[in-house]
Amino acid sequence: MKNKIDHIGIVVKSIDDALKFYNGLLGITPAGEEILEDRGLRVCFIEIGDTRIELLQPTREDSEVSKFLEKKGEGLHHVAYEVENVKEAIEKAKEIGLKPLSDEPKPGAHNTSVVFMHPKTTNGVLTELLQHN
Ligand SMILES: CC[C@H](C(=O)O)C(=O)SCCNC(=O)CCNC(=O)[C@H](O)C(C)(C)COP(=O)(O)OP(=O)(O)OC[C@H]1O[C@@H](n2cnc3c(N)ncnc32)[C@H](O)[C@@H]1OP(=O)(O)O
Ligand SMILES: [Co+2]
Repeated sequence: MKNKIDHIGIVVKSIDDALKFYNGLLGITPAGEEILEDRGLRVCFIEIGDTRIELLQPTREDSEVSKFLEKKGEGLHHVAYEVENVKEAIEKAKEIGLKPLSDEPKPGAHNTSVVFMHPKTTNGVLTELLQHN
């Protein structure tokens, strides 16, 4: 398994507003945006050195981050680790008592296959494992 943080997910109300900090102050040009219709998300990646910040903005009320935004407000949402084989990682996770949120990987942003691990089984941190396709 690779040992690299691929990205850190941060939930924001507005990507445009958040870019005032990342672009306006830090001078970082966003690496690209994507709409994930199934998940109800607008996603923007900010490349910083060898890793990335993933800004997540809901596009509808029942998006995957709406409950989080309502309960906790904007902030750190998940940490994503790159793995070589996400299917193998799901099986290994089950073996060691973690709780993948799906039995099969699902499409992520920028041509990836991903699985999330329930935060209650990963030390309170929502954890994404991803494979670049
Ligand atoms: C893949 C596309 C893109 C990419 O990188 O390519 C993304 O990253 S999309 C990111 C958004 N998508 C997801 O987060 C999908 C996976 N998440 C889920 O399925 C849910 O959000 C889940 C299961 C983590 C929580 O959903 P649930 O409906 O159960 O919400 P609750 O509010 O009832 O939470 C239960 C319990 O978990 C705690 N919690 C929830 N979210 C987080 C979090 N982000 N970090 C840490 N802990 C979290 C919440 O506080 C509750 O704890 P409790 O003690 O019971 O209050
Ligand atoms: Co992510």
